[in-house]
Amino acid sequence: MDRTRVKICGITRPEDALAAAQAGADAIGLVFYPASARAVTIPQASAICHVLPPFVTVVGLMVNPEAEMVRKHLEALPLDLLQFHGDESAGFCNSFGHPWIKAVRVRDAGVVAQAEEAYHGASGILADAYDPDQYGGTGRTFNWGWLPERPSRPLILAGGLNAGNVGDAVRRVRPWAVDVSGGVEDAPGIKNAALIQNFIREVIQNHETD
Ligand SMILES: O=C(O)c1ccccc1NCC(=O)[C@H](O)[C@H](O)COP(=O)(O)O
Repeated sequence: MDRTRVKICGITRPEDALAAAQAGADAIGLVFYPASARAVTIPQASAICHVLPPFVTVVGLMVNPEAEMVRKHLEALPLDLLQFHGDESAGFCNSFGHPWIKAVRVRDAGVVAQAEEAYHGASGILADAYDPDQYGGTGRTFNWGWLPERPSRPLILAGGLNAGNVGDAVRRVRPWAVDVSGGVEDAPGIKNAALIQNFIREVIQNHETD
């Protein structure tokens, strides 16, 4: 059966990873961007991965990293997927021989289509809100009308989603997956299990009523 996948991003604590898995999340995101309030170290990430049950995808998120940093994290951690959330080139993203997705900040109608062209090796394109001062985790939505009606590869919708608007997002955009961080938190990096459950319930209900 077709369904909308869910990624809970910015996990910083093992108990939140477990809560996400128990609520039915398909993926968790670990932020390896030191400037983020949700950044985790390799030992913290390792502790999170250790408690995670099987069949939950672990996504390692980086922003304009040095190649050495990417290699170090791939060696140390069981990362299923890399998420490049900065201004990385396609050549750089492809150079690790590891599956990856590319995040883009959507400021007009052409951005996702251009990224689909430019980032050929990407497993998917994550569409996030544009903010000139922040690469992600803005807590803000953007104009979903700027997204292509028929994306050429899996589209992951992010940016300001929460239990109150994700149902609408699923019905209108019909993305491959939705990604949330601030909308399921009590404070940056501190997830709330009830909010995660509400979010995932809304995704399921709204997909099923299609
Ligand atoms: O979450 C962060 O702090 C962050 C910082 C820099 C780059 C990306 C970051 N998060 C990326 C994500 O995948 C978030 O889930 C996505 O930006 C949506 O965040 P939110 O609007 O808070 O749901």
